[in-house]
Amino acid sequence: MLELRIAGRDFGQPVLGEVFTTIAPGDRICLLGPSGIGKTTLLNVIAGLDRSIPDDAVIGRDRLRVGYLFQEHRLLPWRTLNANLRLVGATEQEAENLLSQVGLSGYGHYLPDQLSLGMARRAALARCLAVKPDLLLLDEPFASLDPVMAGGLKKLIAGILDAHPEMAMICVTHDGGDAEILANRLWYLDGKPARLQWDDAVGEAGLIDGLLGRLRNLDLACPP
Ligand SMILES: Nc1ncnc2c1ncn2[C@@H]1O[C@H](COP(=O)(O)OP(=O)(O)OP(=O)(O)O)[C@@H](O)[C@H]1O
Repeated sequence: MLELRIAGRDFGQPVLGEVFTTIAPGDRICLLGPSGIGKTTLLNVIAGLDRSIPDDAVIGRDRLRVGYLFQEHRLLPWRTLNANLRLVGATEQEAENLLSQVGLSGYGHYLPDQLSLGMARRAALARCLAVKPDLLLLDEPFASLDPVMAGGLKKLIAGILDAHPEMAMICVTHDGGDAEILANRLWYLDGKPARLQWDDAVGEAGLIDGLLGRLRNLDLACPP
């Protein structure tokens, strides 16, 4: 579905090193790594937002629809939620259905700034889904949410993935425990410049514990 042949990315100093891997339909990847290592940079490259990276570094993207949930909601603040969704191609009915799917039934006429952080993030998720993505990119979707909100959003995303088995996902997180709920594959980005130190499948019970144990040993932000 997607082949990454990224030679690197620097911002005056090297940030990303070589990243060579593939992503298949149904891959659910949690991307972990220390703060500031280059996780968002990698997502931006994969999404095609980094124009300094040649197009042939991400082979297959031109055939894919990509939904990107940024750390900020990036909804147009002067448009209602319905209008934000219609802007990316949803019909009136689809916009209503999507809002209902993310628990925002009846909020279509609200402006983004009238929503709480958690609601705005769910509205942004609805906009991602409106493009019927083959690949969903989530950049720290649970950051700054209280545990109840974060748990609800995790359940919601897990349900969306279940309903779309062909959809691939890459979710940046600092919480290795998220992988237990959402992922079948773990990427661990580290080094200067940063490379994928691990690119492991998370298929069997027990393997995830082993990986999380290794992460804990590396003193990362993982649950105790
Ligand atoms: N547009 C830019 N200009 C200059 N430096 C940048 C730019 N974007 C990112 N960087 C630098 O690249 C490095 C990686 O940033 P990035 O946001 O990708 O890290 P991250 O792993 O996502 O961090 P966090 O976990 O804290 O969100 C950082 O040192 C950052 O300062």
